Amino acid sequence: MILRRLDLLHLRIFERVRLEPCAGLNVITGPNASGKTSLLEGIHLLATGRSFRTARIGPVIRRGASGVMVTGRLEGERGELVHLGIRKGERGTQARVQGRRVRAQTELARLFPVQAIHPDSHELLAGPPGERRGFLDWGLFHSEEEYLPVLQGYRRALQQRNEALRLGSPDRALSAWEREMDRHGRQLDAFRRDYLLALGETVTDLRSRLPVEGALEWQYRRGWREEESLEEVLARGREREREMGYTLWGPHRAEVIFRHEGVSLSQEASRGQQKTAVLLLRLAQVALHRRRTTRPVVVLVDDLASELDPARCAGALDLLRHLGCQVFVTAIQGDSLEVSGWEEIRMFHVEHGQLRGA
Ligand SMILES: Nc1ncnc2c1ncn2[C@@H]1O[C@H](COP(=O)(O)OP(=O)(O)OP(=O)(O)O)[C@@H](O)[C@H]1O
Repeated sequence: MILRRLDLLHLRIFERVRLEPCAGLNVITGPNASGKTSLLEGIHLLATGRSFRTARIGPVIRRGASGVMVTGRLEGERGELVHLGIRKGERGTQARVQGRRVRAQTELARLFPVQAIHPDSHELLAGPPGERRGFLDWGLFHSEEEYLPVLQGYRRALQQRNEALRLGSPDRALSAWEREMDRHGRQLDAFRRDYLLALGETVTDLRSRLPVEGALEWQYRRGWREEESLEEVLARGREREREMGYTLWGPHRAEVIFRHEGVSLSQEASRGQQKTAVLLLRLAQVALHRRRTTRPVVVLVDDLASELDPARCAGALDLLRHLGCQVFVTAIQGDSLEVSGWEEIRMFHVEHGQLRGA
């Protein structure tokens, strides 16, 4: 799907703004604090129901307004148009596709796969393990129909077991949930292993296009001991977990340890090394998504030139062009970007929350 029109209402500095992007490269320029990132934030909100800058919606809502609204028009491969929208405010979230109420985080996201690369992207490596699980979830949610129901089934059983632990329920009450967790947990583990294997091959392919030196490796930990079934681990842990009131082992505790040239990327690497590795991983996800589904991803890159040196910037844009992505990049000045080769380019300039085609 290509984003053909975006309308923002009461989003940060913007009172009301309309963007009509092209299917190729869209460059958003403007001085500091003019609203460039906020435009990307609007696209992300429409695609995922969330901002990539903050977990709370409060700061995203324009001061003095009671809510933020983003609507968009997507165009599919055969020219079909899909209207979608999201409103978030004091009365919660309402999302719509073709006028019908939907669940924002699943149905909007399913239609509109978006990847964002921004100044906090290094959190994928430096942040808590949930960031890495979210990374796997993104790739699997968008490429495997069966992944979400399995993940939801696992989460439901985990929640029920945690509740039973807190209530001090007897073994027989716990064991029913443990069997469920084991069944879904094995499937999640298999999906994640398979995804990481495919991602590894994609990273290898991309290295010829992106100038990234040194080997990027990772080690996957599934969240419970390799040599035991989850059911066994859970049964053995009951006594201790009743005291703690929650479940200590399972795929909700999975972790991926990334290393560059043997150096831990979460603990020892420089910010620059982290950013380069994240770029490679995110672009590999986009390329793998393209390979698995043949559908392109919309890619948002905030402040590309400050994230990367010119050779990597050019390599990243070239790769995105090659993958057929619709791309939105922000920059203080457009001439800092190497944009040759794109069939379609549209420039926008934003100043004090006012947008114009440049
Ligand atoms: N809730 C809000 N209500 C009104 N204005 C807001 C709100 N939140 C942020 N702003 C304003 O929006 C602007 C932030 O814009 P944004 O971060 O999108 O700028 P930018 O062009 O990406 O800047 P930079 O180049 O410095 O990263 C700032 O002027 C800020 O004061």
